[in-house]
Amino acid sequence: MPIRTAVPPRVLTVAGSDSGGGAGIQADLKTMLALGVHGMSVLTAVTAQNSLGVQGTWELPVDAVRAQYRSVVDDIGVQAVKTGMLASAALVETVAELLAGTDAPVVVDPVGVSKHGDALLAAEALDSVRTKLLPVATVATPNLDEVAQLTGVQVADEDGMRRAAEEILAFGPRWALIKGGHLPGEAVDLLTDGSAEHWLRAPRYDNRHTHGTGCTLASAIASGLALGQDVPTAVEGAKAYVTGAIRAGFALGGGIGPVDHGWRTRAAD
Ligand SMILES: Nc1ncnc2c1ncn2[C@@H]1O[C@H](COP(=O)(O)OP(=O)(O)O)[C@@H](O)[C@H]1O
Ligand SMILES: Cc1ncc(COP(=O)(O)OP(=O)(O)O)c(N)n1
Repeated sequence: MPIRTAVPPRVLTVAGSDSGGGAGIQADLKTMLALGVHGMSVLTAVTAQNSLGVQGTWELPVDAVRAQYRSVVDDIGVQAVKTGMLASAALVETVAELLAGTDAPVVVDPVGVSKHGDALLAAEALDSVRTKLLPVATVATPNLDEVAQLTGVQVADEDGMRRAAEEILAFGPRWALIKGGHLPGEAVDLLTDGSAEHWLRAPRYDNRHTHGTGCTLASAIASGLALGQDVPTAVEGAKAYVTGAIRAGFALGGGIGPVDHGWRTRAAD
């Protein structure tokens, strides 16, 4: 076999570790592998986490985050970046400052709280997310709880998602993807840049094992962007990928199991 010379696009996740492997850095890197890009990581925090919740959180020092970022970007280079759990105002501001200097598209998942209700971002960091991080985002991907935290808008229907998108766009990202995963009925998301509106619809799978949906979707969008897709195309591909992963999510431990990042390569049962 000849030695390979072409290299895959490189995608960087700046996020926290989920020891259970369903969300965070672990979900991001699995998604990137599944979608054909080279995944790299800047770790912001370590969580002791499993299917039952988060048992502990430890933030990394800002210097450690800065050093990881410089190591990756200055030598290897990135075609897209995704951010996830940033834990504190100091980390949010450090990451925003680093990303202000990149030409690569940036997908910001403004992670606030885990599915079990564990805080993954300090309350006093919300303002830094609004004023420092969202302005450097190409795409921001809040779920409805994050919309409420960031804007005060309580979304109950598709009109509410429109209002939420306007409020999120006012903070400065080029695109807002409002995830309607927490509403009943079809799994509907709204992508908009303030002029074009793209509604993404998928069947809702009545599967309890949905740990990691948001991380997976945001990483899949970043992977599509790194592969050269435009934002609507990358989001459409990411929605198809996360929908399949949710459908195939499996039981692990005694609580909420992970989505299946390998669903496209695993033989059907
Ligand atoms: N049960 C489900 N079936 C199908 N799609 C879902 C389901 N739950 C969430 N989704 C989709 O998963 C993606 C992530 O959304 P969501 O779960 O709201 O994010 P988060 O993990 O940040 O809370 C969205 O595209 C949403 O529509
Ligand atoms: C370390 C870490 N980062 C992010 C999350 C939240 O992930 P998400 O994809 O939103 O999944 P759920 O927590 O909602 O299942 C996390 N739990 N841990």
